Amino acid sequence: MTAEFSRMWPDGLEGALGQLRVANLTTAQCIGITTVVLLVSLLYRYASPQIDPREPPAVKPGIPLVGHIVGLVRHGVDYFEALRKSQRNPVAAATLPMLNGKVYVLWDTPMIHSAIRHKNLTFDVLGMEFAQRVFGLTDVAMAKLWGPDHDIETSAAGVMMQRIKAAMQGQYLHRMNVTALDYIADQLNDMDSAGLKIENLYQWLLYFMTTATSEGLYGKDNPIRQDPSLVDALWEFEGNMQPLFLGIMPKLIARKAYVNREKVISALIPWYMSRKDQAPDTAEVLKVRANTAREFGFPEEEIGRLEMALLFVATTNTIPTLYWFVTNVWLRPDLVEEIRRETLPLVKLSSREGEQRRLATLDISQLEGSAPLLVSCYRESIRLGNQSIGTRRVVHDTMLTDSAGNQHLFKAGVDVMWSVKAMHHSGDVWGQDPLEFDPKRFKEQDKFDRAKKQSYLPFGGGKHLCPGRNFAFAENLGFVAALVVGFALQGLDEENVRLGIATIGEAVAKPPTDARGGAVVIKRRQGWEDVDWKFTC
Ligand code: HEM
Repeated sequence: MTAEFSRMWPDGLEGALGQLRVANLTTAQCIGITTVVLLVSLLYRYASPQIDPREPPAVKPGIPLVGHIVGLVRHGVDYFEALRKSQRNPVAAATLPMLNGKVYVLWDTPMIHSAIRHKNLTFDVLGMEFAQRVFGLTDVAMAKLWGPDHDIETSAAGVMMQRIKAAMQGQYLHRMNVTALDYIADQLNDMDSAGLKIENLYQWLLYFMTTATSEGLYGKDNPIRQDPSLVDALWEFEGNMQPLFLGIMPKLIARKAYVNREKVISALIPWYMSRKDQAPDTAEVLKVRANTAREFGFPEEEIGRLEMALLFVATTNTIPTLYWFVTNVWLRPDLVEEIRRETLPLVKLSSREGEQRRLATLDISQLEGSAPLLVSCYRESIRLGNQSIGTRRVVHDTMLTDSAGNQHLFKAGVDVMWSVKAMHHSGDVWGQDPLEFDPKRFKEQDKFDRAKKQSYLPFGGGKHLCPGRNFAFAENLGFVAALVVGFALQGLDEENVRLGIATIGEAVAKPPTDARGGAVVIKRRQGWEDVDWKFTC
């Protein structure tokens, strides 16, 4: 008899049957119920994972075996924080039993930083699993990604990830920025005196910035620009992909995501097969990934499928972030004025020989140093909107130390998670109104203490620190700076803007469908009607 059973029925089987008989049940019913209870308690005991006393303490779920899974499904990215608050004494980390496995959750900020940087904790393996399930890579393709040694460091996937870092810096980053910003400038320059009537701000930003971002990746022969219905397909896939994480029967359980994914992939496959990635204006990161795949014998016809991942990571967070940035700024007319005063000196106006229109040149590389309020609004929008769950897989048993000096054992093969939302929204760190948008929060460096620095993790860290963050910065800041100086955005109402809750797997929250900015008009500002925009880096 199990300990759980003894606790529930201290007088043993006889006592249990006796109590059930009091409830006027037949002997057969009593035996049936008792058998079920016994089976559940046996399952609970033997299916529960073994936990070493050096591992973080176990937090058992209310519903045996599946309680934490139910909690994650119900509360999404808020579950870990709810669990932390439910603990009588604060703990640095916990082990969450799930079915016959377990997951570690970290709450101690310094220990989260150790986890992010530790060489034994990696994202690569999780990334591979994600790619196979979400983008539908075949077993042959996966075998090529893993390589014969099945060692992540020497695998095609590992080498690819090491190589892309350099491919998104310096001259390569510059080329991506220029190509994407050229597209943004062309669209702004096309605007006539009547302006642009937009029915739904979020939807418009999706189209506009997905095309700009894909232009930065694919260059002028951009498959997304050639078929704008692919933008819809990409975001329909993105918004419905969660069931694909299960990796079973994708056509059946994730029909919408599946159909739209295949639509995007069927445009990318011929693009890569005809080697359009080798054109001089495609992003270096795109070339490096495709060339590494070929070097490791990855099937040519699956490169387009693998590379949907790049399009996905480049857009999924950048564009919702831009929405929060735009709405946070334009809901505050005084702030728009203040940013305009700050940014105006960075725009050089010049006349062109033989041209009636003047040229407004904005050097993006100056924004970081010379537009601190604009940059602060961007970071503050990211702080509020970014609600990711950080994740690593432990590859070798590892000890990590929490801020109180206690050591915890993290066992190989188990996933470690932490809530970035909890850190970004913590009142202990950010003060009394952590959920308020404070435009100057990131400008006032003297108030920016160590706790705030440590608790701001929108781009992850360690060897997986987001390599696309500088590209996203250039696109988002360049667009907003030009909009502030040369254009007016009219009709934005706070009734139409509300922060959503990210689902598991999303880093940046999307606005709920009834709060996507509504209808707005973008017009050239008085005195700026005869201007063409140009971005330099
Ligand atoms: C505001 C926009 C963005 C946000 C908030 C964001 C956020 C993140 C986060 C949280 C991670 C995981 C880091 C970790 O676990 O330590 C990540 C990884 C990554 N991001 Fe971004 N990202 C953004 C834009 C981009 C763009 C524009 C690109 C590409 C053009 C990109 C490419 C990647 C890649 C390739 C990785 C995987 C890195 C690795 O595992 O080594 N991201 N990003």
